[in-house]
Amino acid sequence: MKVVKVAVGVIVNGDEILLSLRNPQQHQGGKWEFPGGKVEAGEQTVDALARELQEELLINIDKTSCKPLIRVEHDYGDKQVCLDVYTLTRFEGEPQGAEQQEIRWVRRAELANLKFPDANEPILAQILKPDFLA
Ligand SMILES: Nc1nc2c([nH]c(=O)n2[C@H]2C[C@H](O)[C@@H](COP(=O)(O)OP(=O)(O)OP(=O)(O)O)O2)c(=O)[nH]1
Ligand SMILES: [Mg+2]
Repeated sequence: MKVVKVAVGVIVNGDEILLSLRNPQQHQGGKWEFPGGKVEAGEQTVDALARELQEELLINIDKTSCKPLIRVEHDYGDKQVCLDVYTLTRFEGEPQGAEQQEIRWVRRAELANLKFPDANEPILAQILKPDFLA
C-alpha cells in the first residue's frame, strides 16, 4: 500500500496548542487533529506545512520557527500514513477554521480528555513530557 506523507503542525502559544476538528466525512472524521495535510510530489515538508496551515487556518507561519518533533508511521488498515510533526510558535494572522471546521486552543493537560486518531498517541506523549519546548 502507498504511504501517505503528511505534514503536521503542533502550534504552540504558551501552554496552549491549537487543535482542529476533522470533518465527519474525512478519514478519521470527528476526531481532533493537529492541523496539516498531505505533502505534494516534489514539495518540501515544511513548505507543505505552511501551505496547509494557510489553507486550513488562514495563517502565515514563520518557517524558521518550525522544529521537528517526531515522525510517526501508522497503518490504519485502509490507509498507511507517515506523519512528519513539527512544533511552531510564530505565525501571522488570527487562526480561523477556513474549511468550516471547529478549531480550539487547548491547554496541554486537557489533551488527554480529547479523541485523536490512533497515530497521534506518540505525538501526545511528546507534548506531555515535562521538558516539551524547554
Ligand atoms: N493533519 C493531520 N492528519 C492526521 C493527524 N493524525 C492522523 O492520523 N492524520 C491522518 C488523517 C489523514 O489520513 C491524513 C491527513 O490527511 P488530510 O485529510 O488532513 O489531508 P489534507 O489536509 O491534504 O486534506 P484533503 O484535501 O486530502 O482532504 O493523516 C493529525 O494529527 N493531523
Ligand atoms: Mg488536513
